[in-house]
This record gives sequence, C-alpha cells and structure tokens, in this order.
Amino acid sequence: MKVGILDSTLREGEQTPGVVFTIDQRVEIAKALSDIGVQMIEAGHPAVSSDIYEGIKRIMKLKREGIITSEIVGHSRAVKKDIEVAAELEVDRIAIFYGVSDIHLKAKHHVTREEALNIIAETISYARSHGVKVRFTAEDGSRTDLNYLIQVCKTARDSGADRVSIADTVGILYPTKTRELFSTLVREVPGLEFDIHAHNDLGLAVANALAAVEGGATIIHTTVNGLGERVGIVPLQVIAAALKYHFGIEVVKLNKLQQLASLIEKYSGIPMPPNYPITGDYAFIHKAGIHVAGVLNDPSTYEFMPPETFGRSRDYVIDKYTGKHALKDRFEKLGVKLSDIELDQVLAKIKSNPNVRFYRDVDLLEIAESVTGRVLKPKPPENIEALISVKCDSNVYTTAVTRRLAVIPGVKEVMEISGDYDVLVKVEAKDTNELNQIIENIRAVKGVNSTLTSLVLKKM
Ligand SMILES: CC(=O)SCCNC(=O)CCNC(=O)[C@H](O)C(C)(C)COP(=O)(O)OP(=O)(O)OC[C@H]1O[C@@H](n2cnc3c(N)ncnc32)[C@H](O)[C@@H]1OP(=O)(O)O
Ligand SMILES: O=C(O)CCC(=O)C(=O)O
Ligand SMILES: [Mg+2]
Repeated sequence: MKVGILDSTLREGEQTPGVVFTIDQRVEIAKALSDIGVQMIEAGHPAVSSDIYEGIKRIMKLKREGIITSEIVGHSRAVKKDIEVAAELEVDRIAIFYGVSDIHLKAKHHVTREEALNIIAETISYARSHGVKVRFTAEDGSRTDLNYLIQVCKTARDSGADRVSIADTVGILYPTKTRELFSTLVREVPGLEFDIHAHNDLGLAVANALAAVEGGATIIHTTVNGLGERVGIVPLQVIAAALKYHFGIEVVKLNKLQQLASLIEKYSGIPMPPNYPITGDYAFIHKAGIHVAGVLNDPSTYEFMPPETFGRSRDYVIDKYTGKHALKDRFEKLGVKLSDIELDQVLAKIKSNPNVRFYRDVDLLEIAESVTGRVLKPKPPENIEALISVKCDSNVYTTAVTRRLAVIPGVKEVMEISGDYDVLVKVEAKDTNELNQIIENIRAVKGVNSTLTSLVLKKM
C-alpha cells in the first residue's frame, strides 16, 4: 500500500476562522512539516494576498537550498492570472480547483457541464505550458454525479494533470461510499493518482481518508490539529497514528507530532481540547481504578499504542474512581510506605469527598499523614524544575521572542510578565546538564538579552 501526506495547514488551515499566520510563521511551519517528513506541503494560494506570496517565495528559497525537501504546492483557481502568480514562484506543483457538482456549476460558476470541462482543460494545459506539475481538484467531488466526475478526471488527465484531488468539500461522505468511489475512479481513469481531501463536518474525515486509501488514494490531505474551514479536515496526528496502527505505515516521524501540534496551537491561537487524540493532554492519562490496575500490569490493556511512540508518556489521575492498586503505586512513587490498612483508610477518605476533581501529591500526603499520624517524607522529585526570567533586547517584539522560547524542548510554559524581566519560562530537565543545555538554548534565541534562573525547591 502506497500512501503519503499532503499537509495543508498553511492553506486550508489558515481558512479556519480567526487564524492568520505571519510570513515568518509560514516559513517555520513549512520547515517543521518538511522535517517531520510530509511528502507535500500546500503552502497557500499566492494570488490571495502578498504575505502568502512572500511566504511561498521564502519557502521556495529553502526548497532550492535543500533545507525543505517536501514537494511545494500552490493553490489556484481555474483562472489564468492565478496560475501565472503561482508559476512565477516556481512551485513544484500547481493545484487548480474547480467546483464540479451541479450545485457549484450553477450557483458559483454559472456554466454548463460541457463549459466546465473546457475551462478545466484550458487552465490545466495553461499551467502545464509553464513547465509545472499539476493536480486538479474536483471541488465538491463527493456531491458530483459519478459519470460526470469520471469525465472530469479524464479531462484533467488528458490535459496534463498527473493527480486529481477528490474533495469531500462539505464532509458528507462515509467510509463504505468513499472506498467505493475511489476504487471506481482508480478503475475507470487509469494513468492518474488520487488525493482525498476529507472535511470533518460529520466527524468522519479520518475514517473516510482510511477508506479512500483502501480504495486506491495515494495522498491524504491533512492539517495539523485538524484546522480548516468550519470544523476542518483530517488531523495529521490522528491519521498518522491510524495509518501506523492499521497498516503499519509510518507516513511521518510520529515522535515529533506533539511538538508540531503545540507549535500550530500557538501560532493558530486555536486551543487543543485536552481530550484530543494523540496530542491532547489526556491522550495517555488514565483514571478509573480498573484501568489503572490493568495498565500497571500491562499498559496495552488500555492503550492502543505506547505513548512513547508519539514522544509522550503515560500517567493517571487520582479521584473517587481510584482503586487500591493505583493508590499503592502512587505512594510508592512518592517514596512513602503505607500498610494495606492505611491505604484502605486513605482510599475511604478519597471516596468520601466525591467532588474533588484531582488529588495532587500534596493532598494525598496530607490525607496519609492524618490517617497514620506520622510525618511522611516524600523522596525529592527526580526532575529538576526551574523558572527562568528572561530580559529581551529593547528593540524586539516580546511576543516574537516568547514564541521562539515556547518551542524549545524542555520548556513547559512561557509567560510575558511585567517588572524587571519581560518573560518567565518554566522548564523541566532530568538533570543539571540538561538544564544547562536548555538555558543555553534560551540564551541563543534572537532577542534574548539576559536570563536569571531560579530552581524550584518545593511545590505545594
Ligand atoms: C473549498 C475551498 O476551500 S477552495 C479554496 C478557497 N480559497 C479561497 O477562497 C482563497 C481566498 N479567497 C480570496 O482571497 C478571494 O476570494 C479571491 C482573491 C480568490 C477572489 O476574490 P474576488 O475576485 O474578490 O471574488 P469573490 O471571492 O467575491 O468571488 C469569487 C469569484 O471567483 C470565482 N471562482 C470561485 N471559484 C473559482 C474557481 N475555482 N475557478 C475560477 N473562478 C472561481 C467565482 O465565480 C467568483 O467570480 P465572480 O467574481 O465572477 O462572481
Ligand atoms: O484543493 C483541494 O484538494 C481541496 C479544496 C478544498 O479545500 C475543498 O474542496 O474543501
Ligand atoms: Mg477544504
């Protein structure tokens, strides 16, 4: 099975309400996408605005220098002037889209089916005459009469497109129908490769993308965190995990997904819900006593894949759903030995306060001390935590520095603050060597003038 990713965070993703990426961010995102291994990056529709144009120009420079290796795709209407703008940027591929359902032909384009075929043929040939690869997008393809869609694909192929994207623009497909649609197109239109562009209006985008691959699609369109028009499209992190689990295919570096998701969360300003698959805070956190007891024996009881695959780690929370195995393990991790009777007593106290959402370690120690009447000394934490105050150069935009700091490995939180320093950075390291490295990385950030490090000694 052959399948790759086209990531459209920079085009479809920026169509999310409220999302705009700066030129610098566009370049940084493209680099991160290339580093993680996506096959194609849809870098924007350059005729839309000058910043998108400039962003693609800078991305293409990095492509020529070999710093970015993914194929760079520019989006374009079936309009010569849009094609010219994309062609002058020398993108690897122009993606020409045109609404081909009867609804789109009538309400948007005001053309007949026949006229649309002519426009598709003419614009694809025009783009090809600039020496660039062309993908044609059958926008609203999933609501298009199948025989006409086949004609559209044949027209695109015969005019020089080597790929056609079948867009489920309003997200109405379901898996069986998607698989059937793609296997029909693959059979009826040889000589073409197909992309699936699946919107998530019914929550089926990932399932439809998998079904499209079974039907013969070879590229899946994604955005990081599932950004896009309305409720967005296939999230890169989820489809990458699903392809690994179901087909054993690693389309991107899975252990880099978390970092990429955080970068896009920050730049897009769209928060990731904690219960988001793969990269949400709770994706590998267990709660119910039966689950935690199972996971302590063998994590695969309640995990479809180990969190380490995705550069993450597992944990569990304590509340009234907790059982004695979880509690015993938690106290052991704290370095506190309790008898079975004492553990039962602590558990009874926890259950008698059903509205507590999370018991922190300090809360548990307090309960244990009240139950046992002993002063309990937990072992010191293995990780070093530090707060680093950062002063910025006077002529820099603090938020730009903050953004750069936030993506440094080991940095857990970044806050802009008032007073003598501009930014407070919370970091975690496994030892002093690692802490020194993080401090060095912070000092190396453009715009950082000086730092002051305070080690966390005790937390309440
Ligand atoms: C499903 C998708 O997400 S497809 C991608 C959608 N992407 C975008 O819309 C990019 C952002 N858009 C824009 O910046 C602007 O809409 C522009 C620059 C593309 C066009 O702006 P304007 O010329 O002001 O037109 P406006 O957006 O109001 O209307 C769209 C026009 O494009 C035409 N059009 C729409 N899609 C296409 C297409 N695929 N090919 C050719 N023409 C098209 C419409 O028929 C309409 O033409 P009209 O002015 O003759 O009625
Ligand atoms: O170009 C594409 O593949 C898809 C266009 C689009 O965003 C859509 O139809 O939803
Ligand atoms: Mg779309």
